[in-house]
Amino acid sequence: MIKLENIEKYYANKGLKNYILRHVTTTINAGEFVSIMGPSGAGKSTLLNIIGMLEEPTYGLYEFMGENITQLNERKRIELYRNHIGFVFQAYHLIDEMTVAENIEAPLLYKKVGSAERKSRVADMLDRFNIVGKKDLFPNQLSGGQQQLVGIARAVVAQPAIILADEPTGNLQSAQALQIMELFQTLNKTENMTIIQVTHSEANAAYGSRILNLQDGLIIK
Ligand SMILES: Nc1ncnc2c1ncn2[C@@H]1O[C@H](COP(=O)(O)OP(=O)(O)OP(=O)(O)O)[C@@H](O)[C@H]1O
Repeated sequence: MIKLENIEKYYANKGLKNYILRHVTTTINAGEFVSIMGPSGAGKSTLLNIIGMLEEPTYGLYEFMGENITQLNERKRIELYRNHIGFVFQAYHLIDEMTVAENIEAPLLYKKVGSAERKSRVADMLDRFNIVGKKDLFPNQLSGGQQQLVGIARAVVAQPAIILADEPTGNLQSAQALQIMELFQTLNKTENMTIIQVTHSEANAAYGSRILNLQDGLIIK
């Protein structure tokens, strides 16, 4: 599903190249649940953002579902992103002015899903994530764990092939973190959803099937 070959990322600073990622080569198959780990500044978020098409590598080949991403134009990349990728952020990134139901519905509007189908899918998500009672509340009326459930519901509602999560439990208490990890595991096991998460937590990584260890921009294991 994902093929990275010799991915490099650097920022030029006063004529010097400041490397963030070096020679990153790996393949991630459909149905895997991969955790990217490593010290702060190792390049984990940068790698996840490249996989999620939010950033471009400086060099290297990136193939996503058979498409050569590095050669696609912006419009095609956005289309691929909308159709296949669900992103979950540490700080939730919900839209404050929208209710829980409206936040979850938003990706379906971008995908031009019809009104009846939207309502039914949003109702299904609310039900599945046990947040029916919260549907008319705004994000600031929810706990962090509840906001992240909404964040995940929003990522999942468009039925993506892959979920990318950057420290999804970084702002949560351990009981809430456990709930989120169990949810990821269920999505992975029962719906064969591919998941890639960045985490500092060994306990979170244990929910996955493989660990990619990054150090100074290199995969070390
Ligand atoms: N726009 C930029 N310009 C210059 N350097 C950058 C830029 N964006 C990121 N970096 C640098 O890239 C390095 C890797 O950042 P990244 O966020 O990928 O690390 P990380 O492993 O996710 O770290 P953390 O665990 O602390 O979130 C950092 O040293 C950061 O300062």
